[in-house]
Amino acid sequence: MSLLLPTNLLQCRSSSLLLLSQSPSTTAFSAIAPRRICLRLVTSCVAYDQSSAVNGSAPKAVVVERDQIRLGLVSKGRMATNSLNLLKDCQLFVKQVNPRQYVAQIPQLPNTKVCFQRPKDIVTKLLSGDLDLGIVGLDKLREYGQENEDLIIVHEALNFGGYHLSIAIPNYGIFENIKSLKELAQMPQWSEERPLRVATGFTYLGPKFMKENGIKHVTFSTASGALEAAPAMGIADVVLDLVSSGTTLKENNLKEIEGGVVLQCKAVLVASRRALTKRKEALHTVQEILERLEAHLKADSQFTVVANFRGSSAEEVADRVLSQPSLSGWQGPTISPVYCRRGGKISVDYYAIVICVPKKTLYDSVKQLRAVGGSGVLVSPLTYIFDEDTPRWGQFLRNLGI
Ligand SMILES: Nc1ncnc2c1ncn2[C@@H]1O[C@H](COP(=O)(O)OP(=O)(O)OP(=O)(O)O)[C@@H](O)[C@H]1O
Ligand SMILES: O=P(O)(O)OC[C@H]1O[C@H](OP(=O)(O)OP(=O)(O)O)[C@H](O)[C@@H]1O
Ligand SMILES: [Mg+2]
Repeated sequence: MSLLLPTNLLQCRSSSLLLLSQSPSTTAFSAIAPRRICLRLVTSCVAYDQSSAVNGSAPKAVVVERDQIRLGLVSKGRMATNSLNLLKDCQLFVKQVNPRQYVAQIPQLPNTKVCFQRPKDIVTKLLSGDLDLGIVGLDKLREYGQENEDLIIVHEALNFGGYHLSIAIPNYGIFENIKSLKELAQMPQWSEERPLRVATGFTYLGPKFMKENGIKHVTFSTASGALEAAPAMGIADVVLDLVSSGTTLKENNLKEIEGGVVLQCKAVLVASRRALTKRKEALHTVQEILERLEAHLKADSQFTVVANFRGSSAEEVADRVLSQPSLSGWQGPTISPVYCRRGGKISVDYYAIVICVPKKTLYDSVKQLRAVGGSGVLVSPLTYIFDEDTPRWGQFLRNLGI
């Protein structure tokens, strides 16, 4: 016997009942629907945009006449918080007084309006021309944007959202010794009559991946959350969902398998190609956002290091510093004389060097500084690095065909 509870209400476990936590809508649905529901999904379904949802036609990007550029941000959850924090770190402050306020301004970008939307709707609204720019997970972009060429990635590695879309199988029963996608596909259990049943919210990427991997006997069922319960409920054999820390899989006795990763994901900044080629202001806005992002993200992975060196000249100190592999810095070192008065005379006994070092190699750098005579090492955070140009901008213009 199974009792379904909303995930947010699950507080206890019973030894005689198998408690399965589901989202409220799924719970209600399961109570009235037949026990096992399987959808056979086709790989050729069109993008979910507003027009195609209504009349089944292919998605169209329409450039609507309006003055402001629209940036879509996720309205709730970790993606929402992370996007706002990232913009704040780039000195772009979204003026949202209440999380229920769905339209907001960024005073630093007066021609830009922020529209808070669900991740899926950011993608579909970029396609329909209702948004010009957006920050979403790569998973949602690929799932709902599919191969649509109107969507163009401006920055593919924002500093949050490291997770992946992956197949997970039970670590018990007939799957106990299965370790790879190949072994899963070759299991004798799957046939036309009894296909492998996959629970997933990714009804485009899932079937596409299975087809690309030659897995023929497969069907897909979907739910709005807590998919990892499906194998224990007998609704599906395996799941295809996002994995971050792996806790959800572990707690539901599921495991990942070799060759089962569909997509490595990060948060991305995405734009509508059509909006950018038709609206000059949109292109300027993208350039400004990208420059701010690059300056922040580049600086975020480095420290500024200052150290004193006794030496006979700036060149002699530079020679010692540059002999060490971790001390070449991003550019530099910058070396300045440290003046002092000795017996009424101004002299230079020390030189101060300034370098930028990757956070990851900080301790190696400190050891190398000491090895060549560095002392009084000061380490401080770096806030922005505005380079001569932004390589991503050049790449982006080339992708746009400009
Ligand atoms: N560490 C992470 N693990 C999983 N998803 C992440 C992570 N970081 C960012 N995400 C993003 O968050 C999205 C999930 O957000 P959320 O659960 O709010 O969306 P949803 O449930 O699909 O949307 P809706 O609220 O419309 O049902 C993922 O699709 C992914 O893009
Ligand atoms: O590997 P983990 O760190 O455990 O994270 C992965 C889980 O996070 C997401 O679910 P979410 O929290 O968005 O809940 P939902 O699936 O019910 O929407 C995702 O769908 C996985 O279930
Ligand atoms: Mg979710």
